[in-house]
Amino acid sequence: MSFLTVSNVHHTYFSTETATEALNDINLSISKGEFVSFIGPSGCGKTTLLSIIAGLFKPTFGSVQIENQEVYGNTDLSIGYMLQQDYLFPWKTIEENITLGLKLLKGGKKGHGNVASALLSDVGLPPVEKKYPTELSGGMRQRVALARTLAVDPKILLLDEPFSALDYQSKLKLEDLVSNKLREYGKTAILVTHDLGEAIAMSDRIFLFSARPGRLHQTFEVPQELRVLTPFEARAHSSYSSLFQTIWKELESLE
Ligand SMILES: Nc1ncnc2c1ncn2[C@@H]1O[C@H](COP(=O)(O)OP(=O)(O)OP(=O)(O)O)[C@@H](O)[C@H]1O
Repeated sequence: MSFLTVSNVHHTYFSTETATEALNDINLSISKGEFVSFIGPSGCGKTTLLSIIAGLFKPTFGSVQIENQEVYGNTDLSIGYMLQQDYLFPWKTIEENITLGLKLLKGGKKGHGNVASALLSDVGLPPVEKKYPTELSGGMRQRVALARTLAVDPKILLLDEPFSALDYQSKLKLEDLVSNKLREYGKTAILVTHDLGEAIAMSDRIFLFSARPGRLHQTFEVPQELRVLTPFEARAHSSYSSLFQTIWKELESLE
């Protein structure tokens, strides 16, 4: 059964002088617990589609539903978003940053501090809850951003290039952590990335979009033998290189 359904989505950005058609008739569905990636040439509308799925704005035409509920204008759906930048509030402690969403949702009850400590250890961080974001490295801050996202128990996680600003080693570690946590929590996730290797290593399925206006060009299933591995292990598997070559050829033909 479909958990998330994107139906006939078109989107055009209008300004006083121009109309930019970003998306053309996108139809796709994602099952509960699935991890999928959106890839495609630069400017093909990946972030636009992710923003529409997040309910940040209404598409020019079409709809997005999660568990049969329209996403746009729905305040009951909790959707987690992780971006390239962590957007932690620099004037708040790590604990306050992690529990902010929780307080907004559930009120200022006591005990949120315990949630923050548990989540910090869950994402592999030492007890840094009383520190401020500027005292942490980029990799640690992205772990805090993950903890903050998981704290509100979102129905779906939308990941817009969350590893692209990190050094290579931190990126590989974070990929493993995010993949592991999302499996453990049984979360559905969509990753937008320019890194084809990352998409293959982390996903169950990959949606390849054509150049602007983005259309769904092809969908690739990641073979089961890769899905049972961590992203780091998957990169060393022979099926990884053959899928990489197949998708790369398609991607090149679209540029
Ligand atoms: N607010 C906006 N107003 C006008 N045009 C926009 C706006 N946001 C995006 N666009 C245009 O819509 C198209 C799709 O943009 P989008 O950022 O969704 O693509 P993308 O695939 O995520 O790009 P990239 O891979 O470079 O990050 C691009 O041509 C972009 O310039």
